Amino acid sequence: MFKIKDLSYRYPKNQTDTIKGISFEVKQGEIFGFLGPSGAGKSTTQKLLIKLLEGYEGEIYYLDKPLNTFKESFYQDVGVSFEMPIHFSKLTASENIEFFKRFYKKTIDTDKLLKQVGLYEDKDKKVGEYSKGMKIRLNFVRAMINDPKILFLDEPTNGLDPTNAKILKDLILDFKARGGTVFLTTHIMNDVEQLCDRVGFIKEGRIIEIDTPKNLKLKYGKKVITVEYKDDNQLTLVTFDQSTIKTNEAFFDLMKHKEIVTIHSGETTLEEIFIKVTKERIV
Ligand SMILES: Nc1ncnc2c1ncn2[C@@H]1O[C@H](COP(=O)(O)OP(=O)(O)OP(=O)(O)O)[C@@H](O)[C@H]1O
Repeated sequence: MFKIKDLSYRYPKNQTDTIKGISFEVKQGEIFGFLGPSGAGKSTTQKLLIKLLEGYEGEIYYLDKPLNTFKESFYQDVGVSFEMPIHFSKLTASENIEFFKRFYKKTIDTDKLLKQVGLYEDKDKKVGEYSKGMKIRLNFVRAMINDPKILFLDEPTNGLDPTNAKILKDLILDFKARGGTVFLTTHIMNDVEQLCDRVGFIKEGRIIEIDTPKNLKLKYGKKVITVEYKDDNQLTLVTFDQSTIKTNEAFFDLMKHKEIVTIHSGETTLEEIFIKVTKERIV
């Protein structure tokens, strides 16, 4: 859906490039997670892909045509939900939705979506009276009003309680099941585990890793056994590599001589992989 080749971008007032020659693809029908430390260039990349920033070097193709050949019609295909919800606070949710609907040729039945995100009963309330979580959910509805082909989501569940976060994640998965493509940035690795087909890691403007979460776990992960034990009334946590546990004297020593509180087996989490990948420079 998007092909990005050697993309570089420098903000006009800066001395150095923020995006330094990145190449990747967002495939049709996938949820692509774009991850990286704060300031790595995720939002900048997102803004380049939705034509909010111009004057880049390299190539961006949308549906196999250069992105800069698309005019306003491009936005008919795109849904955007950035982290900071932008609404007219003196208008009701319904009025906000009606206002934004005017920009699009095709729109969806927003009442159904408002019901799904639990805002239908409050649709005639002024958005200024909405809680943070309600505004975030309304932001998602707004991103969907034109029945987009691609959704750009920036931290979509940040600030939502677990129930509402799950509702939103299920709606994102429904969107994908209907053939939609999603470009998602988030710091919540649980969301990545539950949603993303592939993830790309960006650090200091360079892509340092792209793969499926499963392959990343195979590459960076190892099965571990974590033991929690009591020593002089203090709780201590140690982790052992599961593959060598049979011959690990330190493990047996612990079992024989310490008061064991818990033993858990598990695999490396995406959170640990994030820390590892973004700490080391791979290329
Ligand atoms: N308008 C701007 N003018 C100049 N520099 C900018 C501008 N916007 C962002 N930057 C710089 O570009 C770099 C990348 O910022 P960007 O917002 O893309 O990071 P990010 O990965 O999205 O971070 P976060 O996870 O904190 O949202 C940062 O060093 C930032 O200071």
